Amino acid sequence: MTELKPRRSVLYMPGANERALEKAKTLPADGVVLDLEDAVAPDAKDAARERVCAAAASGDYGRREVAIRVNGLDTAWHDADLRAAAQAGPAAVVVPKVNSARDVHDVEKALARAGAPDRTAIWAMLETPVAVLHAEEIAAASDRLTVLVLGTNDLAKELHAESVPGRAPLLGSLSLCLLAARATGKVILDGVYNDVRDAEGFEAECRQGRQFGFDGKTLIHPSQIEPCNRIFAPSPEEVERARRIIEAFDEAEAAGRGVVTVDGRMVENLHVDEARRVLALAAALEP
Ligand SMILES: CC(C)(COP(=O)(O)OP(=O)(O)OC[C@H]1O[C@@H](n2cnc3c(N)ncnc32)[C@H](O)[C@@H]1OP(=O)(O)O)[C@@H](O)C(=O)NCCC(=O)NCCSC(=O)C[C@H](O)C(=O)O
Ligand SMILES: [Mg+2]
Repeated sequence: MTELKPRRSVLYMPGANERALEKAKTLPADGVVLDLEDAVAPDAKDAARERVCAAAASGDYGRREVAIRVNGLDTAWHDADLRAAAQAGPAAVVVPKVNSARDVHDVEKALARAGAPDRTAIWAMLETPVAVLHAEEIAAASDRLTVLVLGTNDLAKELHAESVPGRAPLLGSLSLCLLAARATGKVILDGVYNDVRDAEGFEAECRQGRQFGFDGKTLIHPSQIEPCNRIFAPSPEEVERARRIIEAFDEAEAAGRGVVTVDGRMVENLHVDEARRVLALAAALEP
């Protein structure tokens, strides 16, 4: 069975917020993104960089995957952020507003120059119209790039799109990014839900993201972690059905048949692959 790294819930926190960095050590998120970009005011960038890199290097986040979001390639802080992140050696450097394969190559070279350990991956944020239109080229640019992250706030802003339940104005972009991720074998995370008090709207958006095929969702508040983990994990019923699909197909194959029905539905090899993926994810989520 393939080993899968769970990335159901990935929580951002402002790098300047010491309390949030500390609290994240106890939260049940699969991953955390210590942010140096939009959530940090220009005057606080240098202090936040120091704090975030110390936190990432501390080893205090247990099983949670720790990533650092650096400032964009065209900003005055980008180079210093990348150098410091390379030394801290987080699981990933999250690069906002990536627009081309060349951007990815530039980050890759800068990380190598700064002596980043091999374990530090690149996560590219897709959050501009240009990025969406070049999503496949970006995703395929480097083996070091392992995860695509949607930046739906920036994308909506650039598109002049309204924020509406169901996200109709963004669906085309979400689909293109998913196609790029699946075509290149990368993980893909959905964007954030801004209304931290709207639990119902948040759950609906998580379900929509899961139905689309996202591996998980980026979050902004601790209250969003539990529902997100639940919705992006296989349910006990899905695990049970996956087991039955594999069993039924094994029996059918042994009897020389390549197709069978489970609960009245046709099951072929491709459904077995999906059942195996469900079991691998469930296994990865076991404590
Ligand atoms: C959204 C918030 C500003 C809300 O803050 P606040 O009202 O202070 O929250 P609470 O009082 O409800 O907080 C309760 C406790 O939880 C801790 N907390 C809150 N948020 C976080 C967090 N993100 N990580 C860890 N801990 C958190 C508080 O410290 C309280 O703890 P305690 O004192 O023990 O009770 C705030 O939630 C926030 O800042 N969220 C993150 C914002 C952020 O990082 N934004 C940037 C990333 S999103 C983005 O950029 C999207 C993308 O680029 C795009 O384009 O879409
Ligand atoms: Mg953004």
